[in-house]
Parts: sequence; C-alpha cells; structure tokens
Amino acid sequence: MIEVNNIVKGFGDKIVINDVSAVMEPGKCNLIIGSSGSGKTVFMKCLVGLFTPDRGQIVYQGEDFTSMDDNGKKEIRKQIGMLFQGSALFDSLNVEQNIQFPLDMFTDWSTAEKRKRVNEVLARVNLKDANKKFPAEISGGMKKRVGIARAIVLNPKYLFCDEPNSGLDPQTSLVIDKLIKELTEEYQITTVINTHDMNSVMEIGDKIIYMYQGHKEWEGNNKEIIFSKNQRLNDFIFASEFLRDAKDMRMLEQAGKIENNRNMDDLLK
Ligand SMILES: Nc1ncnc2c1ncn2[C@@H]1O[C@H](COP(=O)(O)OP(=O)(O)OP(=O)(O)O)[C@@H](O)[C@H]1O
Repeated sequence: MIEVNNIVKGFGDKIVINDVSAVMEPGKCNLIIGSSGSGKTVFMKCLVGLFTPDRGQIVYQGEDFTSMDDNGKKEIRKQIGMLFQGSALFDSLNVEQNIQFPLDMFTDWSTAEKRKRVNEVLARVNLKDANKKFPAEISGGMKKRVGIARAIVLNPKYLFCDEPNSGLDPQTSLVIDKLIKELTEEYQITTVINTHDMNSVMEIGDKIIYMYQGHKEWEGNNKEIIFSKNQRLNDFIFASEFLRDAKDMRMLEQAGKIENNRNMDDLLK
C-alpha cells in the first residue's frame, strides 16, 4: 500500500503538484489521468523518489519514504518495478539479457538461478522462445512484454508504468492492459499507471485519479467515472464523441427510457 499525504512540489515559483493525497492499495491498478502538463509525471516521479516533494509524505507500507535516509530509500526502490514509456530496453542486449539485468544488479544468484527466473517471467508474459532475440527484431507489443518481464523479475511489491500503451495499436494495448491487471492481482502488486488511454481507464481502472492543473480534481473507479458530474472530468473523458454517445445511451438505459437490447458494458469495455 502507498499512502500519499498532502504532497506539494514546485519548480521555482510554479507549484506543479498542489496538496495531493491518495491511497493506493495492493492488487489494484491505480490510474493517473489528466491532460498534458497536469502534473502526472511529476507526481509519479515524486512517488518513486526521483523528485523530493517540498511538503507532504509518501508512505510505503506504513513507512515514511520521504524522510528515509539513502539506505532506507534503496530498500524501498528494490521493491519497485518500472515499465518505461517506449519500454527502454537496452538495444545491445538480447531479451534474456535485458530481463536478467536487474538480477545482475541486485542479487548474488548463480547463473542457473538467474536463467531459471528469466525463463519463468518470460513464460508468464507469454514470450517463450524469444530469449535470444534483440529488441530491434521484435514488435512493439513484444518489447512491452519484455519491459514488463524485466519490471517483475525481482518480484516487486509496487509497479509503476508510464504510458504503457504508447505506440501500440488498440488490440495490442488491450493485451498489455490485461497482462498488467492479471499480474497486479496475481502477485498483489500495488500498480500505478500514468495513461492517456481511455480504453485502459474503462478496462483496468480499479482506482482513477484525475489530475487538473496539479491538484486531484476527482477520484473514483471505472464504474463511477462515466456517471461523474464533475464538469472538468467530463470535458476530459468525453472529448471523444463515441464515449459521449455511449454515456448518454447508458444513462437512458439505466433510467429505463430505452430498451436494453445491446450490452453497453461490452461496448464500453
Ligand atoms: N524538471 C522540471 N523543471 C521545471 N518544470 C517542470 C519540470 N518537470 C515538469 N515541469 C513542469 O511541471 C508541469 C507538469 O508536467 P508533467 O510532465 O508532470 O505533466 P504531465 O501531466 O505528465 O504531461 P504529459 O501528459 O504531457 O506527459 C509542466 O508545466 C512542466 O513544464
């Protein structure tokens, strides 16, 4: 569990994160949404310790990360897996070497133990037999899966994903979302995802935090979001006409004003 208590972060005179609090639970996908420049990346960087908040606390499993010394922070960071935008694989390393990298950095396991673990996570992300391929030889979706395998190879308690669907087609995005959700539930990981992808919001948003100009404007889940009366949130999520129409139909359907002859849940998934 991660608790964020009233964090504030600014650069010079400009306050970029303004008094944001949130609780992120294990086994849940916590999505951070908001328009460009609303502070999502700075918020995530504060959570993982790449930025130090000017005020407030970030508490990992009851321990105040913000006031820890370097050794304490290092211990928490060992429990964090990161999936970077664009996967950030090492081009000169093959798939298994990429995944093995954190094991080389943080464990003193034997080569056989490392190889076994690499093969386990490769199987878990459905990428058997890709061990010897180089990043340039695999598709964007496969790269993401390698990135995910690398992020979970040390059995993290926390997983941070920055725009996991960027550059992927909608179908591959669904596969990646499903994989992240399954892993989150299976290993009870506290997962935090920065995203612009409304499909992801509807599909895997156990908790959704909507950031607006640096503050938390709205919080809820994927069932609640389309019924929200928050005007700024509605302007943001219903920028797409399809979603706006779908929302109107769903409301009419729920109010019994139109027949339920199609499954809007499936459409909105
Ligand atoms: N290192 C920095 N120094 C000064 N200002 C910064 C720094 N990093 C971010 N900012 C500012 O903080 C604000 C929020 O930026 P942030 O990158 O968090 O937005 P975002 O919501 O992630 O946007 P996007 O969706 O485009 O990635 C922006 O105005 C940005 O210019």
